[in-house]
Amino acid sequence: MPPPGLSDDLQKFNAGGSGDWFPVAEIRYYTNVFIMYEDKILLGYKKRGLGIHKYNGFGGKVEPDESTLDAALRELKEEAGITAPLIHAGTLLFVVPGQKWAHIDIFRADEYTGTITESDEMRPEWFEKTNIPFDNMWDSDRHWFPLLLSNQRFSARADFDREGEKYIQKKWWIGIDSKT
Ligand SMILES: Nc1nc2c([nH]c(=O)n2[C@H]2C[C@H](O)[C@@H](COP(=O)(O)OP(=O)(O)OP(=O)(O)O)O2)c(=O)[nH]1
Repeated sequence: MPPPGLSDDLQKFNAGGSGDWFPVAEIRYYTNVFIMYEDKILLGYKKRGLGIHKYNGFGGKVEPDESTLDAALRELKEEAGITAPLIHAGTLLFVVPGQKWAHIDIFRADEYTGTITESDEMRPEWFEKTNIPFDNMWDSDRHWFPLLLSNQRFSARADFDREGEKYIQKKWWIGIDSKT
């Protein structure tokens, strides 16, 4: 059975960790965008804020009165200087006790327009799809990336404990969206 927060009709892909799922909290919406080109994927090295010094897709908070897609396009432009025909790839519930749940809509694109440009927040860098820097990314990403790379829509939940500035993964569950 998928954990609270995910729909019931997911086909389990993988899961792990231990203990109970953290309690339900209010939800805040975020976006995350991955650009692929031939055998490469564009990641950003985060220079400030949540996830500093990790590689991630480009994204951030969805502002009030903005659609998730518009937010994803805005953040891609602000953080990497480009635009792209985005496809919804999956969702990730990022749960930390005592904080709002982050519902992250993840998008992908296989092409882009514009000139990739470093911003105050992100330093863009291409990686071979076979050499993704998982040791320097959010811990749960390695578990759903195979689905992102193989174009299978997914829903995931990852619970983290926070110790100071460190986030320690406690438990995760990843499912393939059977409606796609
Ligand atoms: N890949 C991945 N991304 C995550 C995880 N957790 C998490 O918050 N993110 C993403 C969602 C957002 O894209 C980003 C956090 O957004 P942010 O704090 O940079 O938001 P923002 O750009 O609006 O920030 P700001 O302008 O207010 O400083 O990190 C995770 O476990 N894996």
